[in-house]
Amino acid sequence: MPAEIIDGKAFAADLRGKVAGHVARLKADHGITPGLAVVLVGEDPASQVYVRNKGRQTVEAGMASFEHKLPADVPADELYALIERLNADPKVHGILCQFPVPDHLSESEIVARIDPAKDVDGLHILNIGRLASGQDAMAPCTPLGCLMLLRDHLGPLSGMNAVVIGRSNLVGKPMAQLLLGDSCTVTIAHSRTRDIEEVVRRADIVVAAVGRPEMVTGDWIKPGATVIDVGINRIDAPERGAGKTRLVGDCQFESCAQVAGAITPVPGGVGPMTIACLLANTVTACCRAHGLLEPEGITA
Ligand SMILES: Nc1nc(=O)c2c([nH]1)NC[C@@H]1CN(c3ccc(C(=O)N[C@@H](CCC(=O)O)C(=O)O)cc3)C=[N+]21
Repeated sequence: MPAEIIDGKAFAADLRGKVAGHVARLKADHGITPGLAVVLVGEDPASQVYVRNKGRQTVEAGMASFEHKLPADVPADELYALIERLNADPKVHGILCQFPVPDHLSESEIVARIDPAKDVDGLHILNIGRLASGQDAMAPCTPLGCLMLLRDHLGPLSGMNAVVIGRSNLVGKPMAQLLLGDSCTVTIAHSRTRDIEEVVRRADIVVAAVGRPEMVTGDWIKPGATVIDVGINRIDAPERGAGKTRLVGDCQFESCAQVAGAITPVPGGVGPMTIACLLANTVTACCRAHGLLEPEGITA
């Protein structure tokens, strides 16, 4: 039996609709418009596309979008001064600095300067610590999106064996914390894990976030397992014509879908959830900033 396809694109559209509903209520009842500031340093074409999509979806949800584009050689001090201004700006409830940044800048130094209350990426040390200790945190958008898809598909996750492949600060580690928070038995596998196929074969839930195209094949998957593919890898596709490329995940879709109970596609799986969760986190940050009750159904 081939796997059910988990439609992240549709789920994300639904989530954005809920976010828009909360935004409309914040405006009508309190005269507040949630605002998201996105900072882009340099002109990486992929980043430009993401930032444009974020801006468009922010506006479509009824929120204010503030885009700040800085030249690739901007001095660190100028970037930090901008972050200071955004931290102090009451119209800005969420701040995101698009990564990667040019080599002369440090991602951890940048994140450290963002007000943790406005850190909608959930990357500030304070939010990482809150997440790890089970307190109200801003959870990073991609793992949060994966958790929502898993809960929607499986119901309560308590007691399930979850294997996260990849140990990045952006996805692997916070994903493991969120799954632990839902009472899964969590294993983090990575490039040094021995017998990784055997480890993954024990999983009821597989989250692949390594950034290696089609690394996970169907023979790694326990029959009926739920597979969440976080990878977005652009590879050459000569079969589509000279110089053409296509997107693939960290899982080999065809073979995994033969064995899994359910699987997310790439594109159209986790990617759209990331942006929808960014909007959701911005509404959450806005409610917290104004001492309002946090909206139900859009947070972890
Ligand atoms: N500070 C920071 N926070 C981020 O969250 C962040 C970042 N930097 N840098 C880059 C990565 C990447 N990222 C994606 C968001 C949406 C899709 C997405 O919507 N993808 C679609 C379309 C993919 C396509 O066609 O290119 C899909 O998978 O269906 C992908 C990737 C957020 N990132």
